[in-house]
Parts: sequence; structure tokens; C-alpha cells
Amino acid sequence: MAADTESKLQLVHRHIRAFPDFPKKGILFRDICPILKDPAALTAVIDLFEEHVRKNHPQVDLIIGLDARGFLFGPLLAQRLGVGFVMIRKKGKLPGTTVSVSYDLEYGKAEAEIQEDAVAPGQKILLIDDLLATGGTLHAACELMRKQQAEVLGCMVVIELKELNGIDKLKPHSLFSLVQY
Ligand SMILES: O=P(O)(O)OC[C@H]1O[C@H](OP(=O)(O)OP(=O)(O)O)[C@H](O)[C@@H]1O
Ligand SMILES: Nc1ncnc2[nH]cnc12
Repeated sequence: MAADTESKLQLVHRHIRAFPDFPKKGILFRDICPILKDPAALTAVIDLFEEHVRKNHPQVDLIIGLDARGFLFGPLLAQRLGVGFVMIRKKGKLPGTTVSVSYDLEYGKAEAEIQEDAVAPGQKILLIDDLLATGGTLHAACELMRKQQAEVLGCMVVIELKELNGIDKLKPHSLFSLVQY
């Protein structure tokens, strides 16, 4: 790994905090707020994602971000790459005709929605979120993309919680993560 990449990863790592028993007993919550508060750490996150996309998925048409923390990184990355950004939102937040799927979370249940005309059939997309836990959220997003006949190039997160094996749920789609626990 290039020294530059290594130091950016270390910077990101140093700006993630852990809170035991939030939002429920037994959950160790990984908090990305310090990354957002530090311009150098936030730049490092976007640099690392940008390098990954330019090298592995230069054909990408759209970045699709997941509600809510995927919205913190997705638009910055899309702007860097010169492509559009689209939101997948929790149910009831998007106007117009929508397509939805329901899914399970590490600490609850939810339903995700996208505007029907947001992605055209055949468009090549990358999904982005802050964190992969059980994989329920990103799996639901992949399902929405399948319904829209988009081509999923891969999924990207800042943090992967490896012991929950969310990566298995995403198969055959690939996962790129910056920090693993
Ligand atoms: O891999 P999973 O088990 O699906 O968990 C990961 C998801 O959980 C968190 O979002 P949450 O639903 O808590 O919503 P928020 O971003 O609105 O806080 C996180 O930001 C991911 O989107
Ligand atoms: N452990 C965790 N920390 C932060 N966000 C999460 N989303 C799901 N599980 C999480």
C-alpha cells in the first residue's frame, strides 16, 4: 500500500469513536462525527473513495447514497468524480412515484425508497453508506437497483463490521471499505 494511502487510512481510523450500548444495550456504535468535524479527515475519506472508483469503476454513471449517513459522503464523492448523486430514503420522504423495499437492521426494521425515475435502466451505479453491519440496508438498496434494472458496480462504506458478515448478504456484489472492525 502506498505511504500516502496508509496515512490517509490512519487519519480516518483516528477519527472514528465507539459508544457502547447505543442506541440499544449490546450495540457498540461506531461514530463518524469526528470525521465530519475535521476537514483533513473528511478529505482523506473522499480521496480514498475517489482513488478506488477511478481505478476500479471508471465507467460509473451515478453514486447512490443511503439515508442518512450515506448522504454525508456520497455527494462529495459524486462531485469529485463529475457524476450525479441520487438518494435512497427511508419511507415517506420522497415525492412523486417511488419504488420501495423493506429490510432488517442491526437494531430494528426499516423501509427504503427511491424515486422511480431516478435511475435509468442499464445505468452503472455505485452504492455508498457510512457503515456495513448486517448488510440489510445495502442489500435492500441492491434490490431497489435490481427493480430499476440498474447495473450495480459495487458497494462502498467507510466502516465494515466484519463479525456480522454483512459482506455475505451483498453477494455477488463487491464491497469496498476503508476501516474494518
Ligand atoms: O448493515 P445494516 O445492518 O443494515 O446497518 C447499517 C445501516 O445502519 C445505519 O443506519 P440507520 O438505519 O441506523 O439510519 P441513519 O443513517 O438514519 O442513522 C448505518 O448508517 C447504515 O445505513
Ligand atoms: N454498530 C453500529 N454503529 C454505527 N452505526 C450502525 N448501524 C448499524 N450498526 C451500527
